[in-house]
Amino acid sequence: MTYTLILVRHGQSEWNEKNLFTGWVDVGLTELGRQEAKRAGELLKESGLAPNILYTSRLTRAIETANIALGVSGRLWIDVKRSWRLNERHYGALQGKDKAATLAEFGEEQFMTWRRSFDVPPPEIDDSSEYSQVNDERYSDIPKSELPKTESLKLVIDRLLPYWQAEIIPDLKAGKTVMVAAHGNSLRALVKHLDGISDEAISKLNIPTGIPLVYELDDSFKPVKPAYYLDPEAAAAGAAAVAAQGKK
Ligand SMILES: O=C(O)[C@@H](CO)OP(=O)(O)O
Repeated sequence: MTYTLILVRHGQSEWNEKNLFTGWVDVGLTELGRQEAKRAGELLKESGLAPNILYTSRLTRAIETANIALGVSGRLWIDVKRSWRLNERHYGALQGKDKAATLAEFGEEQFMTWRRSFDVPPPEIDDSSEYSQVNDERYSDIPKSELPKTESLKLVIDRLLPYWQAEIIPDLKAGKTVMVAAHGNSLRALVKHLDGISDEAISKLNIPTGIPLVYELDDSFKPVKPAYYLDPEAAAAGAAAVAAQGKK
């Protein structure tokens, strides 16, 4: 018995386009982002993959991407579960900051440590920041002391894996084809776990926007073969563009 899991990073967001650190700030999709989501839906339809349940973060860009893609593939009706545990990595005090300006101010080593190191979180965001989520109603179920104010990839894994095990695996076990619409870094966290990628090697992995990544998993929920993008060429170009962010 194999289980099918489809991961999709949201299409280009308004802040991807502006080259700003985003994290938990709830920005919408650009027109290009909506087109990417539509293309994701077409790819799903062409592949014959038929998700039975959708998981999303609580961020609009992931929700909108999934809705567009499922609409195009004729499966907007499937059940949905949302969780903050699938949210983007909280980018702390960097949220709202320009990536190129941050690179220029702090230098390449610090910039890449904040973006891609495994366990070094950026400085915490202040509660008074306009980009803080401390008063955001959608997170009122998270105890105030546990609401992230910054996160490393390691901390994302710590909050995501319990959800993977308690919610997503049971749906896979029940034979459902699961689609997860989430974010660059929350998906890097899940891919690291699934593919057993080392803390060092994960720094080089980037997830492109809007291209479904398909896993076939065995009984221990590990891949039976390498995961594949439904459009591998576009995925390679998209991942390279993410890696180069801030440097243009
Ligand atoms: O800003 C962010 O939240 C993320 C994803 O867009 O950026 P990065 O790829 O730099 O981790």
